[in-house]
Amino acid sequence: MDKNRIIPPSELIINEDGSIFHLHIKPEHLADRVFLVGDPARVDVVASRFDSKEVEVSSREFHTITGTYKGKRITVLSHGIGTDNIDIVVNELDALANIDFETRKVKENFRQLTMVRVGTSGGLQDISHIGAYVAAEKSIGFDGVMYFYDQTDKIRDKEMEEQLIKQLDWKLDGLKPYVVSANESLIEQICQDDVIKGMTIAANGFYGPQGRMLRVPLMDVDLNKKIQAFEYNGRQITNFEMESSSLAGLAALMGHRAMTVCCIIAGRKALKMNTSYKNSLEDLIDLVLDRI
Ligand SMILES: O=P(O)(O)O[C@H]1O[C@H](CO)[C@@H](O)[C@H]1O
Ligand SMILES: O=c1cc[nH]c(=O)[nH]1
Repeated sequence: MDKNRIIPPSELIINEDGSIFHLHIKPEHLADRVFLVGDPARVDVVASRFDSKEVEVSSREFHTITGTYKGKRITVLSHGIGTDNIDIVVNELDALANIDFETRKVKENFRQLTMVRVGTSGGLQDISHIGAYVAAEKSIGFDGVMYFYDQTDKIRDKEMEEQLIKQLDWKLDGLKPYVVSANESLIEQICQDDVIKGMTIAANGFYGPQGRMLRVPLMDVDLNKKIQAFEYNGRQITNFEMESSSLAGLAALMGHRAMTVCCIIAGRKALKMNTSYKNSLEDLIDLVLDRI
């Protein structure tokens, strides 16, 4: 990337008040530690643990609060649902940290962010039962975001991708799963015996793409069975959610540390659902706040 390139206003979009286009926050509002959640209301739950708050901004599904927790400066923000939103959030966070908004050039010194997404998820195995906490050590992207970026070869696990195509007897046209990893040191920092290190599918939808059938029949009705039977290096696919792949992938390309950890609320094997997951999720929030 040419460090002297002046990024045009149609690409690096700065609002009149000096904030970034979608998130509506300014460079000085961003902490090095970023706590990501899907639901805008969850931002208040996380920030209710803060000792102090310095800024709060709401724009569309992106709700941001920066404050301190036990002396650590943390930005908590909601990304909404889906890997396409993650493309917006991670690019805008990186721009806030690493592009000079005056000159529109990439800054000389790289600033690394640590991003942990805390979400909800559907479990696919007995081990990833309702109430379990599962980190996406590996993310299998059923989305297409990473294909638009160069040099993904460096961060993808091509061997596992081949195994997925083979073992899942992949039948879907125009979509090929990709595999990326969360930041290794961050996984070690956040996961103790209370968090399973899993292999997570980031699906590009909640219903059909996660094998849920309401009224419209599915293209491959056996896909979830094959996903549950998949094995790679003695490990199984643990859970479904909807953002971890592009979060891990984009962060890795940019040099940031990122990972996703989820509380299992749907038991896809036991055919059960927990809609009262508030306490379980709040315990996970506390665990991550202490370890981030
Ligand atoms: O609870 P959150 O963080 O939103 O995470 C999960 O829940 C949403 C779907 O209900 C998707 O965003 C999925 O990834
Ligand atoms: O089954 C589930 C539950 C939460 N989030 C998902 O993406 N899937």
